[in-house]
Formats: sequence, structure tokens, C-alpha cells
Amino acid sequence: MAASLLASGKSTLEGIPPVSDIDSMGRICQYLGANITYTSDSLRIDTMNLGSLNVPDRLTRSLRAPILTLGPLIARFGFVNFCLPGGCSIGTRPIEEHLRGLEKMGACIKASEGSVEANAPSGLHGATIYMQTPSVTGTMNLMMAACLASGVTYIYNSAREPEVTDLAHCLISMGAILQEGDGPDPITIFGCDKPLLPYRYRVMEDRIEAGTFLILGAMAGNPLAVHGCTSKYQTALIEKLRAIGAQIDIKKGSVIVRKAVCPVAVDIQTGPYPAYPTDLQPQFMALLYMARGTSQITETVFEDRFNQSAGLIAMGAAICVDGRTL
Ligand SMILES: CC(=O)N[C@H]1[C@@H](OP(=O)(O)OP(=O)(O)OC[C@H]2O[C@@H](n3ccc(=O)[nH]c3=O)[C@H](O)[C@@H]2O)O[C@H](CO)[C@@H](O)[C@@H]1O
Ligand SMILES: C=C(OP(=O)(O)O)C(=O)O
Repeated sequence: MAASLLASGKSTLEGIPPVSDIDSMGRICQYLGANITYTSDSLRIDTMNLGSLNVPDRLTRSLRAPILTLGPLIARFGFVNFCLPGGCSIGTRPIEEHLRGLEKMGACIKASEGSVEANAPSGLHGATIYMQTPSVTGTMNLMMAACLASGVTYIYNSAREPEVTDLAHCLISMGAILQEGDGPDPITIFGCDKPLLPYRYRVMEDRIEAGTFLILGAMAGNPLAVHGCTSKYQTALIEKLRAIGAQIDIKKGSVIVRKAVCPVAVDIQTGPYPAYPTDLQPQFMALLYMARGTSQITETVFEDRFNQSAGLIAMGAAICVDGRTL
């Protein structure tokens, strides 16, 4: 949705679920001047008449994704004033990787408590950016901004989540010239000297929702077939589900999971993709509650992501938290 702001005209995003985060992002696009139309599972965003470049607190506070309007707006219009986003309270959630990268591309950033103003009246230029932390939305913001910058941008130590690759494919469909990084190679974006085009794009599956169903299948009931689940995105989870005793069959376009009859304890450690995803850590904790023996969870991504343990303790789980390990 944020990428549609890079071009003028009607973009169509297919495969969109009716969830409130989509409505919230839609309200932000409308506030900026876009026209939004929903039809069954697709969303049309017409950005022909964007007007406002201020995103107010009442629209950003309920979710994290509005941070992604920062890169497109500064790149296309040379200005944005932005109230910091909310999102799940799982840690401090800094955004200095986003801001530092945009500054390297020539933006002048004024950050005050609760808002960020960015100026680039003469446009952005390409830069070589080394991310200290491979931030997912940080990488996405910098990729989108770099598409409209003059010259070439290299992003080293970027996030490699499948959603980053999916955004890259969407940007390429808009006319961006972009090479995905591999291993130590950076993401390389060749800034366009002509405007990007609106897209028609089908977004990838919700990897976290698919993973949540796989965990559910390992916990209860009959064999569960999760359709539209791409197994290669779930490699770290599937390895842990097998270790706990669940049976997993990988088919083309679906994954079948059979309950772990006598689940055994396993350890997990979250990390940036392809490591075990932090967004599937709370669900796995519920599964480990059923396992025989003591399991250990180490959360390396967010410093405050064990909130759900209080609920499990209230239900009788023996849980001991020691910093980022539980
Ligand atoms: C809307 C969205 O897509 N949210 C996802 C995104 O969040 P989000 O993009 O906010 O998460 P990041 O990838 O930025 O954060 C990962 C780690 O990097 C650190 N960091 C981040 C930015 C920065 O400037 N400096 C810094 O130190 C964070 O504190 C954290 O420890 O990726 C997370 C990690 O997969 C997921 O849990 C969120 O569901
Ligand atoms: C994905 C997230 O959740 P929310 O829907 O709260 O933004 C997040 O906080 O990164």
C-alpha cells in the first residue's frame, strides 16, 4: 500500500484480507489524498491527487505499518511530517536505521518527541548504506526511497524477510531497477530518472498466519492441511515442529501437519529471517506448554516479547523468565 505512493495513478493490490490494519493504512492513504476502493479481495489505490504530506498521530498510533509511508513521501515530494507509529508493544522499536539511511541519501531530518520531519527539496541521491541492524521496515523504506533517488543505492546487511523480496518484486513491476542481494551482497537499487508506474500486484501469503496454523495443527485434533502455505518460508518452524514430534508433509502449495501425540521439549531462538521468526514465538510458547520436559526460548529480536507468559502462568504453566531467555 505504501509503495503505491511512489507513483501517480491507480494501483491495484490483490490478495488483501479484510483486516483492520488494512483499513487503518487505507485511512492514511485517504488522508494523504488517495482514493481507495475495495472489491472482494483487492484494493485499488488512486494516488493521482495526493495533497497532504502530514500524517497525524490519530492515524499512526494504532499500528506499525504507517512508518512505511516515510520513504515514498520524502522521495516523491521532498517533504513529510510524520507522527511516530504505534504497533505491538514488544520493545522500544527505534527507527534510527530508517532515518540514518534517508540522511545518507540527502534528507534533512528533524526528530522531536512523537514526530519526524524530513526535507529533501532537491530530491534524494543514491548512497551506500550499511545497516547495523537488519530492520525489516527500515530496509523497505530505504528500498522505496532509493527507487526515486538519483544514482545507485547499495543497502548492506539489509533484512532478507520474504516480505522484503515481495516488495522488491512489486517495485520492479512499477519499473524500478533493483537487484536483490544475496549473502554478503547488498540490495542494489538503480534510481529511476523517469516516474514509476502504478502497479497491479498480488501480495504474498501471510507467512505468520500460515505458521500460526501449522503450530495449531501440531497441538490439536485431526491432520490439518494449510493451503497457500509456502514451505520454504517456514523452514525454521517446520524443523522445530518435527523436533517436538509433529508430522509434517510438504505438498505443492500446501503443508499438512499431524499432531505431536507425545510432544517433547525443544529449544528455540528467534532471529532475523531465515532464523526462527519472533512473530511465531508466542504461538510456539503455547505449544511448548504441552511438551514433556523443560524447553528454553531465547528472544533475540525484541527485548519485551514475553508478555504472553503471564497468561500461561495464570493457567498453570511453570515459566521462569531470565532477561531474554525463558
Ligand atoms: C509492520 C511490520 O512489518 N512489522 C514487522 C517488522 O517490524 P519492524 O520493521 O518494526 O522491526 P525491525 O525489523 O525494524 O526490528 C528488528 C530489530 O531491529 C532493531 N532496530 C530496528 C530499527 C532501527 O532503526 N534500529 C534497531 O535497532 C529493533 O529494536 C529490533 O530489535 O519486523 C519485525 C521483525 O521481523 C516483526 O516482528 C514485525 O511484525
Ligand atoms: C505487525 C505489527 O503489529 P501491528 O498490527 O500492531 O502494527 C507490528 O507491531 O510490527
